[in-house]
Amino acid sequence: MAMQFTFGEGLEVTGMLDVANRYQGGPGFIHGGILTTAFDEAQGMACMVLRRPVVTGHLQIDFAAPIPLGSVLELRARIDGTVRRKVYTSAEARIVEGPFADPDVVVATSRGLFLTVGAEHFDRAKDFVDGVPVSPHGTSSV
Ligand SMILES: CCCCC/C=C\C/C=C\C/C=C\C/C=C\CCCC(=O)SCCNC(=O)CCNC(=O)[C@H](O)C(C)(C)COP(=O)(O)OP(=O)(O)OC[C@H]1O[C@@H](n2cnc3c(N)ncnc32)[C@H](O)[C@@H]1OP(=O)(O)O
Repeated sequence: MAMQFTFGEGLEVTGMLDVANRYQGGPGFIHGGILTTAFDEAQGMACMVLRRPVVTGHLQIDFAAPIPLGSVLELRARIDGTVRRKVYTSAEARIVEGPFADPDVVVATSRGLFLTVGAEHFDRAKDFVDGVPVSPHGTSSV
C-alpha cells in the first residue's frame, strides 16, 4: 500500500497514508477495508523488528469516526508482546492533515495477531508472485 513508514524509538512504527479519492467507500469517506489494509500494513511493519516473516492471523478494527477523502492519516503501530510464534500488536489512527484534522482524536484503533512463519509459507505461491517488491517488507500494491 502507498504508505510512508518511519521507525521511531523503541518498538513503535509510524505510517502515513494520503486518503486518495480511489479509497472511497461511502460518499466522501474512506472505505473500511482500505483502512483495515493500512492497519495490516502498519502492524505488519512493526513486526519487522523480529527479523522474521509474519502473516496476519487475526485483525480487529474499531472505526470510531468517519475519515474524509483528502485527509492525511497517521497510524502508529507497535508490538505489545510475543508468545511462541504469536505476535500481539496494536495501532491507532489520527487525522493529521485536512479539514477534519485533530491530532488529539483517535479515529480508529486496531488489534492484530501475527504469526511468524518460515520461508516455506511463501514458497507454495512462488509461481503466482505478482510484480517486484517495492520494499523487503511486502508487496501490496493497493
Ligand atoms: C522467503 C520469502 C519471504 C518473504 C517475506 C516477505 C514479506 C513478509 C514479511 C513481513 C511482512 C511485513 C510487513 C508487510 C505488511 C503487512 C503484512 C500483511 C500481512 C498479510 O496480509 S498476510 C495475509 C493474510 N494472512 C494469511 O494469509 C494467513 C493465512 N493463515 C495461515 O497461513 C495460518 O492460519 C497461520 C500461519 C496464521 C497459522 O497457522 P499455523 O499452522 O502456522 O499455526 P497454528 O495453527 O499451529 O497456530 C499457532 C498458534 O497461533 C494461534 N493462532 C493461529 N491462528 C490464530 C487466529 N486466527 N486467532 C487466534 N489464534 C490463532 C494458535 O492457537 C496457536 O497458538 P498456541 O501457540 O498458543 O497453541
